[in-house]
Amino acid sequence: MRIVVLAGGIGGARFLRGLKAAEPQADITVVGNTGDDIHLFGLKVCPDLDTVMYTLGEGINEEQGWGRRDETWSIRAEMAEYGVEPTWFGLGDRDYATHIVRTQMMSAGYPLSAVTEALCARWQPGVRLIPMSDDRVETHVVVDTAELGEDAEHPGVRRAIHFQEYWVKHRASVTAHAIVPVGIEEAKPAPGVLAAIAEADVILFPPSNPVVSIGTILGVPGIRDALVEASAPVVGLSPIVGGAPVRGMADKVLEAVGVETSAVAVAKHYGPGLLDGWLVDATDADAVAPVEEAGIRCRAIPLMMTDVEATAAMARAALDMAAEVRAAGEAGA
Ligand SMILES: C[C@H](OP(=O)(O)O)C(=O)O
Repeated sequence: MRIVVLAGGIGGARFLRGLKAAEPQADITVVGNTGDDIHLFGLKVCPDLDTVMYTLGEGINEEQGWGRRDETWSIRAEMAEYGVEPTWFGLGDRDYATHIVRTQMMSAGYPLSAVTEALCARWQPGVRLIPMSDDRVETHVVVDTAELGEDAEHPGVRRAIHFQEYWVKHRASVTAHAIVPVGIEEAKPAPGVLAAIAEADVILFPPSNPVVSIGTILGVPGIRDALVEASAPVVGLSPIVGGAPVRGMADKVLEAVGVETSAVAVAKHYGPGLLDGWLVDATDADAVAPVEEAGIRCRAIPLMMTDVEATAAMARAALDMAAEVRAAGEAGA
């Protein structure tokens, strides 16, 4: 079975671990979000690609969900001694090696997709991990400068800050007025992305951030159309449970794009043109009827990724729903 998964960081990576446990023989292609990428100290950092790679390659810091296990922080301490900014983004020594190798290869002319493949040769994630695009896309967030503590005498002045500054430095505590994936209009899908979508048997949206992870991937010209045209069913799992994100602060960026923080609203945001099926948490059973009324097959099951077995059960439910969609399509054809 050929499965394509659109993934952000922690939620996507943990879901993939369950999917691999549920379908060990499957041929899985992961289209990774690169809108969270940031250039720091001259290095290109790809947080979501690395979280998928480290998680599936058994190198992740399990407690944090990001970064390397058994990490040390000598470089960060030395940089602080020099007074070098920014200090709010945590890069450990082991993690630095990944960014140095990536940056060195990119400086030598290799595209990000080739570099990612080379990094994965070490980590053996057991999936084909492709960035959504080889072109540089970096998500920015429009905020009020007064809320940043700048320019207090000029209320109403806004500027765009990098997504990581908004998310990691400010913990999404300043109002996001708009989410702007800079560079996306000119970005092309990375080699292999459109073919994987066209040839897939099943396409899954894990419980990743619908705005800044999956939403950014969908914004790369050509990817959304390929998904709509794909013969494979598209099934998603809600990242919102009981009106709140399972983890993180996705509610803040949903608000910025005018979408309510609910399993129903996120399903409608993706829409029936894109989604064939949607899984909501058992506590959101009352979401099933409105999602189905919107034209998307829906079921309520436990959606907490507490361990690999619970996550594998979610993956199996998504694959079962995809099979139902396919059977219904064949019966109707
Ligand atoms: C930004 C992040 O997205 P994810 O990596 O979970 O898709 C989150 O919502 O915590």
